[in-house]
Amino acid sequence: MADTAGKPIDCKAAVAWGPKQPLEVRTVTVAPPGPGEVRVKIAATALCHTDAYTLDGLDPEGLFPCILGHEAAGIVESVGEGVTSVKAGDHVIPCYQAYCGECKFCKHPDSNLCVSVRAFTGKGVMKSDGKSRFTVDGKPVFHFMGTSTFSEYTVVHEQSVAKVDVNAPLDKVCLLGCGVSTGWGAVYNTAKVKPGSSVAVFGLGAVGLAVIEAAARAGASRIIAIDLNPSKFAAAKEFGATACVNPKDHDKPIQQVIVEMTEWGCDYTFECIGNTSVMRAALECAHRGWGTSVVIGVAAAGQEISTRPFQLVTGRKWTGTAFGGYKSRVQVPDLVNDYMAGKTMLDKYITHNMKFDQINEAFDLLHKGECLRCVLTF
Ligand SMILES: NC(=O)C1=CN([C@@H]2O[C@H](COP(=O)(O)OP(=O)(O)OC[C@H]3O[C@@H](n4cnc5c(N)ncnc54)[C@H](O)[C@@H]3O)[C@@H](O)[C@H]2O)C=CC1
Ligand SMILES: N[C@@H](CCC(=O)N[C@@H](CSC=O)C(=O)NCC(=O)O)C(=O)O
Repeated sequence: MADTAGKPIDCKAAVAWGPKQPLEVRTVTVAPPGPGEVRVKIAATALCHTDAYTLDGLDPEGLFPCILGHEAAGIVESVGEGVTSVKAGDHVIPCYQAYCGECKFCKHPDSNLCVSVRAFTGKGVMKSDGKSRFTVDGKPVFHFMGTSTFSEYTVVHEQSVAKVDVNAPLDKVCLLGCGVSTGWGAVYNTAKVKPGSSVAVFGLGAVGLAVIEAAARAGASRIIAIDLNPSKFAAAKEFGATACVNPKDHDKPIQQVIVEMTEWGCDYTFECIGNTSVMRAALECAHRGWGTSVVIGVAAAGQEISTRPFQLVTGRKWTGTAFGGYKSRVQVPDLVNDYMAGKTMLDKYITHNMKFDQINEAFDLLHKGECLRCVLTF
């Protein structure tokens, strides 16, 4: 039992005071975990585009002031009343996609959309009392996605924390909390890519590259990587792309380019950007008759997708994925074990390692497109 158990902890955190404002690294007070909650000492946290999207004020659930961050790994400092699945000292990955094992969605074999705490994580508070565990100068600061990993300590629901191998390097497996897992799961769980099939991947950030890695591992015979930034193509080929296309090099819609390259389109297409026009393009270059298009990208609040109904009438399927369809607390440990067994390329997604105090510089790198994943340590 940590000697801090049951007591508030003053620690370093990056506070998002408002949309488009730089994060302020400062002292935050983290209250002890309540019933059904776990306080985690964060060892490493990475930045995902979704953090940037929320900081830009594009997330309808983005509440300020808050502590962002949802891709991390750490060690349990203490647990609240009734917690049985983890204990102090356990190595864990916070999971923004919770898993209770009891709700209708957890019990359904084809869904990971647990609802046990979702109504509360969307409001930046904890389920047991509807309050935040973070305060700055006595004033509450909202949680984010039920994880808030841009802090030396955070408090999460028990449903939102996966226990992982104590020997796993936390500054590497932190990536499994979001983007890379999502790309892999979109291929394996959502699309169920078959050997010999054709795939198109729009957007070559960490998520898109993870789709490519998984599609190659699933035996896809053609993997077309699409991005506006040609500097992304070398990595795409390293991860398994068989062709790279820059829409800027063509004077026709990108979906027409892909259909002409593949005769009728690709068996599977993936949008890994968050751009509703690209989502349409990805659907419309899915193969006539049977193509499946998977939306992974997160679009800004209020944005909608559209296409001609004829695209669906002629057999294309349009779907999406949250966290790659992984049932988090059950399957994240397996992803860690796969990494430990050398089965995945996780290290290659880490392009920068920086100190936590450099978090605003890390966001600049993400915005410049010079970074796949930047891992921050304290
Ligand atoms: N559904 C889910 O569970 C998850 C969704 N996401 C979302 O996935 C998306 C990708 O995340 P990251 O890889 O971290 O983003 P990123 O910003 O690192 O990568 C996006 C890539 O798309 C490219 N791009 C931008 N506009 C384009 C266009 N019009 N055509 C072609 N390429 C274009 C950029 O050059 C960049 O390489 C984001 O929207 C993020 O919020 C991320 C994690 C989980
Ligand atoms: N709060 C946003 C939701 C944006 C979104 O789609 N989030 C993804 C994860 S993105 C991680 O980097 C997701 O899995 N959503 C499922 C969920 O339950 O939020 C909005 O309201 O649009």
